[in-house]
Amino acid sequence: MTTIKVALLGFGTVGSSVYQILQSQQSKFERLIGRKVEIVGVLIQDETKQRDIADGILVTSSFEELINVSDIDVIIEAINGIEPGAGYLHKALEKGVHVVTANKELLAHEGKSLRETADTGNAQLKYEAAVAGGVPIIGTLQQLLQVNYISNVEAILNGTSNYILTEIAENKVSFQEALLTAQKLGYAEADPGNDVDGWDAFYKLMILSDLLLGDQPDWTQVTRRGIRGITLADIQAVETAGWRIKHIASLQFNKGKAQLRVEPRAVPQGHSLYEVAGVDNAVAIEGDLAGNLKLQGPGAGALPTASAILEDFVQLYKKSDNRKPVIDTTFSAEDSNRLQDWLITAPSIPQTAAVKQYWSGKEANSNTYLLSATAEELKNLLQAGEIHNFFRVAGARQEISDTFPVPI
Ligand SMILES: NC(=O)C1=CN([C@@H]2O[C@H](COP(=O)(O)OP(=O)(O)OC[C@H]3O[C@@H](n4cnc5c(N)ncnc54)[C@H](OP(=O)(O)O)[C@@H]3O)[C@@H](O)[C@H]2O)C=CC1
Ligand SMILES: N[C@@H](CC=O)C(=O)O
Repeated sequence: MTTIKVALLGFGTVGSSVYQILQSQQSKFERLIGRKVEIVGVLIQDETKQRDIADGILVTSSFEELINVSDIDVIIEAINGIEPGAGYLHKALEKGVHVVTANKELLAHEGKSLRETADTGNAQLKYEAAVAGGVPIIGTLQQLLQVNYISNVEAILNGTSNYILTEIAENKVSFQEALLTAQKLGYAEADPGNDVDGWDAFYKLMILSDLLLGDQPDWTQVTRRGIRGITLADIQAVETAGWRIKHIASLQFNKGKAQLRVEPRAVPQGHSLYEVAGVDNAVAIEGDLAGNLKLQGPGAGALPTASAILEDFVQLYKKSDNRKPVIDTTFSAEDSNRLQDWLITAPSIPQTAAVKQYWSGKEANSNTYLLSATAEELKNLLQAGEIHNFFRVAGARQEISDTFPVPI
């Protein structure tokens, strides 16, 4: 069995997370790909920094040294800015080395020419992590929505901005404080001006434009506003009127022409982006056949970004369309004697149940109770006519934590 040799460009928030997952879950990748995966080298800038990298892996600040180290099959790129990354990726693709990148600034500027180099070198260029972090929007558009004509995209594409707006609104922290926390959490760009001035969302929108329209508009014709200058007073005033401020990137058609914008917008209650909070990103798309779809999830941070990168990596070597399980699972039957949380509707408090909360109903006969009980007890109460109905409370994750399987 031949080994897939991987080189990492960058060992910061994203690169180090990819490294840790690849190193610690080797059997998972072997199972998915059918081949061993080995990290052979890591490119960094500052050779004096202490890093937790295994002996035997080349750590260098010289790309030439890295690319000549051995027959590298894949480069995973997670460094900042356009250069020197663009030059490195062209060289790799020319040599037939596949590239997985998270670098949206580089892709927005160089995506077209990198794709051409990839074609020449018969290599693949993948970039799921470059748009919306852990949200698989690129793969969805490339693979699952080809027949649909996508006429509208409205999206929250910068996790840092959404996090800052949420923190100001919910916890009344200052803009600077919220930005500092976003930086500590690994959400922000090396230059956070890219986040708060709208550039990061702009680059991501240009990548989507390339993908959906095969081209980008003249950048000077695209409205770009960031969130800098938005105050708690602004947010509260808008919320009092029943709206929220969200930083939105959009691609919409107006009289047959595509119009792209990146700006803070007032979003009404009920809008698909109204509830998107914290570091989450969301992409709402309108397909002529599928209708309105929305993908939402963490848009920045080490693990979600590494997730997108590694899903791309596995796609490079996917042999079949069958999803292979990455965990050994056993199935359990319903335990009807286990205490769980339920919402019940009933005329009065059932004698046997421990009630946690109560809402009086509009009809005298129908109150709602949140209680802890077993499924068996509730079935008996229903049969005895003491309650109208019962509903397990959704999303109680702790119910499965004790049996949650560990990855193989
Ligand atoms: N953080 C996130 O949530 C996400 C980030 N991204 C993108 O991923 C990329 C990396 O982000 P992140 O990990 O947060 O950034 P960090 O600043 O944490 O890490 C950057 C890494 O790149 C290395 N590096 C920078 N410049 C060079 C250079 N000229 N030559 C060699 N190595 C270099 C740095 O080296 P050294 O360690 O020596 O300083 C560092 O290891 C960026 O393009 C970013 O936009 C994409 C999605 C999400
Ligand atoms: N700085 C970016 C990181 C992910 O792309 C963001 O906050 O969204």
